Amino acid sequence: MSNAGALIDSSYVPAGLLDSIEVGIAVLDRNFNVQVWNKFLENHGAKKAESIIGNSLFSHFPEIEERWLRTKVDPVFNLKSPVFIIWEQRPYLFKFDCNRPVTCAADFMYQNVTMFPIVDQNGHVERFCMLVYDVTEQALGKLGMEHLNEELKTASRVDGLTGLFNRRYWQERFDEMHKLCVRREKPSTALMLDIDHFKRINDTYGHQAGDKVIKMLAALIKRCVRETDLAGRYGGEEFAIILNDSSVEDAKAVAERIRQLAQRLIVEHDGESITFTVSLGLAQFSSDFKGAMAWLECADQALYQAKENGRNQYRIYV
Ligand SMILES: Nc1nc2c(ncn2[C@@H]2O[C@H](COP(=O)(O)OP(=O)(O)OP(=O)(O)O)[C@@H](O)[C@H]2O)c(=O)[nH]1
Repeated sequence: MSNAGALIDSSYVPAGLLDSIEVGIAVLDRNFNVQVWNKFLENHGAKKAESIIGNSLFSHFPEIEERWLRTKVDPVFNLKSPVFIIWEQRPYLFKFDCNRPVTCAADFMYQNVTMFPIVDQNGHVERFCMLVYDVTEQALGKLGMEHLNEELKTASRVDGLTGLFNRRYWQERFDEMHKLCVRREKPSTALMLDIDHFKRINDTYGHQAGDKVIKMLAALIKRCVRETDLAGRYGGEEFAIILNDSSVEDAKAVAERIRQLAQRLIVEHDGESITFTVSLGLAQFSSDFKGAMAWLECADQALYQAKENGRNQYRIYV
């Protein structure tokens, strides 16, 4: 632990320096009574130094949690070591407005705060100095970058037309789910779904109408599955869903609901009312399957049977 104490007295520091520097500088005693309060703090706190000096910091700034700050400052007195508060931990100590209200996107000033002991001639610490740095630009830059990264991550996982997971990400998640299924008691069921005679829809009404059908069907699927299920656009007009913790009996109800709702759905496009049907294949997880893809292929086989059998129905892999 470093003894980074300082032998300073505000009377040694030229007043011009304290007041022209773009950093908040305060000196406080053990009871958090303010002894020095520079112009930066005066301006941003919108309080005159005269009204603050001699008073408890907490009486002027109710946003500061007294117990927390006292505990935080303990090492300054007990170990004579500096203490830091960074904006990532706590965005601010003082709820000051943002410096540039017109151009600044933040509601308040992000701050880094350093507190270090002032060691007197006898080697005792009865006071400490607090430095408050405005790090709003730095914080907004970092937060903006994080937000952008988050958006890019989402965009790379999601299919643009439907908002469902794209095939690549769905496959990744499916592999993870498959591994969990191997170790779990509860069964899960894979469901493959394909729009019937979709080529005809495209040929009759055009590709844009086809896209609209895909989009509306995806929205319908989202409404029929749980948040814990894994729904993705697997191919052009093909969807793959893992119904988590659902036996094939439970999955039958979901498949039938999707089938019926799809049959009743009317997609309006360019004055035309488009109706369509879907076929579905179900396969409950079995430890006999050799890997995740083998499981999905079974659902796909059931889907093929549904198509063979006349479409607009679900079939179960047995
Ligand atoms: N509009 C649109 N069409 C797509 C998209 N992706 C694939 N398709 C079309 O979907 C059609 C799929 O046709 P097929 O695989 O022959 O199957 P189908 O006509 O649905 O017939 P069945 O599956 O046997 O009932 C093809 O014409 C593709 O061009 C897409 O994103 N948008």
